[in-house]
Amino acid sequence: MSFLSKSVQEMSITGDEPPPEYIVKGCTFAPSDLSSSLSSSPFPVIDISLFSSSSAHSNSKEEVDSALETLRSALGSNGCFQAVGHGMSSSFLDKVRAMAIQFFELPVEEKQKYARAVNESEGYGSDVVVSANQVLDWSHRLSLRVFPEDRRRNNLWPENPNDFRETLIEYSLKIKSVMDLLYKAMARSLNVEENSFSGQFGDRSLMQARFNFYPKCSRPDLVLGVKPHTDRSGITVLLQDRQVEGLEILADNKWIRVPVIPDALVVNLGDQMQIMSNGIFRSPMHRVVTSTERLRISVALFHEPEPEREIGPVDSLVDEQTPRLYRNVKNYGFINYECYQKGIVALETVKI
Ligand SMILES: O=C(O)CCC(=O)C(=O)O
Ligand SMILES: [Fe+2]
Repeated sequence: MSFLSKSVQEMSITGDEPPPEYIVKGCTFAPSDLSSSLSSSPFPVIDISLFSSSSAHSNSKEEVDSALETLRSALGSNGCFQAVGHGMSSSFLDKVRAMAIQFFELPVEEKQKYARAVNESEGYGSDVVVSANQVLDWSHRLSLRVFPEDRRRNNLWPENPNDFRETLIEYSLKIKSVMDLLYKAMARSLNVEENSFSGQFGDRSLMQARFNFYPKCSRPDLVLGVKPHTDRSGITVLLQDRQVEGLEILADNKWIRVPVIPDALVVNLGDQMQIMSNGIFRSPMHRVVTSTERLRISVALFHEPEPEREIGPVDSLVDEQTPRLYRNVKNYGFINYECYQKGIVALETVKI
């Protein structure tokens, strides 16, 4: 690999042609066609307030059952839906987005104070370079562990913007309660014990925040903001840019754009919930495309079980007709990371 002398952000400003390291060459587990299909969005919008016990009296059983059925069918097909009724105001979501933009717009020297060390996943930086023939993502990221609290790397948390810390913690706590509600609803939608999924995460489950910044790109036909991947998480909640689309999900072997709904949260199922649901719920393959016109930001929160805990398919989802698909695993995050670097689909390696 040649020495990467310019950052993605710098190349974006000068309008450089992307260097060969960024040119997508195709991948073994997903179509490499860079154009997306225009099919109408197969990702439903679900009012998740219907799942909360405090609203149980005001909603009819039919409404709740129909929302549970939409949830089950969305997660059982493309593994993605857009959540409204989450209780966060439009202005609060904009504050989270603004915080991301303010950070990425800081001078390089300031952002470098939070630089990700080689071989580490937390901090500010570009794609992790692990091999010479790797295709690089057209993005910059800031990754931070938010929970457990005693695992925060405080020296990597930006001091500027000055409300960064309190806003990220407030946002993460709210998203954590959304996730807890969703794990219960997912269990109800499959008629299994309500804590079948949430009970597997443990008291010290991990919450990782990733702020993604995709500068404008002169050749969206040649590069990707993020290469095709599935998330290693249990679930991922993604706050998309208020205006600029870019996230695409592989559905029926076609790349489908996830539309921007400014106040909705995109919920993506991750590999570990595919394992726990014994393959009933699907962890979608997804990627991010770039744009010549507009930069894009997104904020992803990934929730995953305590690494030392063993997770596995919920017992009551296994029977003679539906045999167990996955073995029990610990530290799946690590397995997923290693496989991704080798171009292997991690879930395949934990199949029975
Ligand atoms: O930016 C996005 O829309 C998605 C990013 C993503 O897939 C990720 O960070 O895992
Ligand atoms: Fe992702």
